Amino acid sequence: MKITEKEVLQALSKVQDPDLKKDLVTLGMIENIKITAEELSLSVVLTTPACPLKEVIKKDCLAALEPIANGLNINIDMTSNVTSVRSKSLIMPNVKNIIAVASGKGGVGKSTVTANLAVALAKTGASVGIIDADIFGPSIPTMFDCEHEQPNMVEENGKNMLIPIEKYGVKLLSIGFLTPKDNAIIWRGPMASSALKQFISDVKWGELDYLLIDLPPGTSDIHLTLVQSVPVTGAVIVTTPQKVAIADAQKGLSMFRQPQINVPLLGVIENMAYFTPEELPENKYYLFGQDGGKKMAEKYDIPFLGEIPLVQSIRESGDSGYPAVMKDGVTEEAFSELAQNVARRVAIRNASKEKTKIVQMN
Ligand SMILES: Nc1ncnc2c1ncn2[C@@H]1O[C@H](COP(=O)(O)OP(=O)(O)OP(=O)(O)O)[C@@H](O)[C@H]1O
Repeated sequence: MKITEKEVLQALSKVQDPDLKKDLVTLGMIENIKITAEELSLSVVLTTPACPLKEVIKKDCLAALEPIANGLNINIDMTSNVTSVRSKSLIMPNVKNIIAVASGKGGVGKSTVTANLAVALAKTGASVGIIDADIFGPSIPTMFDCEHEQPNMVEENGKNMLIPIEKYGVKLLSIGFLTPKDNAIIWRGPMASSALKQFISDVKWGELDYLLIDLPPGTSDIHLTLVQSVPVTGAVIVTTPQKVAIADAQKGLSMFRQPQINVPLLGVIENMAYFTPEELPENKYYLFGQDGGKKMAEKYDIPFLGEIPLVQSIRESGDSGYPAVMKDGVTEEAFSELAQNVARRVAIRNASKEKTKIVQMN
């Protein structure tokens, strides 16, 4: 006897998304059910193309459908539609998730992590952008080998709009594009804040699943401008395991937790977790101490998103403008896993359905 769509949905209502802890039917993840004489086909729409549980969910669906399929071929198409809980807004209306990348101390590798995380997410098929708001050292143009480029402008509804530079599948705007090369500008708070506001409101970002904001180290006006200008989906904190870096990272973390700011913390990333020579990846040397970031995440009860080793080629790739994640090897694996964890945390955060908010300050 031919099976019905209702029976298919009934069977799939027993399959849970392990992260979101609800069944796929309740989550609205099942689409395009087609039943022919030979085949049962359907799509599972995941919350991110970077979903680390893709294979597990597919296997669970097959196991649930096989007993009712009456020998039909089962064809499951795993697709994705990145979730968002932004309210409809005139500011960056098609940007689904805004992720602040912050650190306490300078030089811990926040920009390196931002660049590689963005490329890793783009490699999964997500649409990704970066705003480099690090006024003290805007290094994104160097890391993407576009120091000499200038964003174009178009007029739209009588307003000049910037077009981001696109490199390695990532849309970019940097405060570095606004400063004359080899000519240091001392950014004053209000100047930097107004540049960031321009990047938020006067740019044709188009559709983006994830927009990463590379913030200056520490806490500053820029952080306040960001949370007051756009609803931030969540923040990630980059730190090295070293005691002094952790102490500063905790201050950064506390800022996002302040009741009047209240930006959800997606998690902690431990960069330079250990040194490893690329030819001997099993040798690990804990130059800056061990597990500092992991312990901090435990202490503050926030997710630990992953550790990135200190590898010579990460530094070289940053300097040559070709992010390390684009080459196979230990660093590619580490950054890809990190991207999956960040995307997963965004999906879990969005499933809580609490809307992102612009922060109002008195
Ligand atoms: N995992 C790593 N392995 C090797 N080198 C790294 C790693 N992470 C960062 N670096 C190098 O460390 C230096 C500082 O990194 P980066 O500029 O990303 O830090 P930052 O925290 O963004 O600094 P800033 O304080 O200027 O914002 C760079 O030369 C970079 O190439």
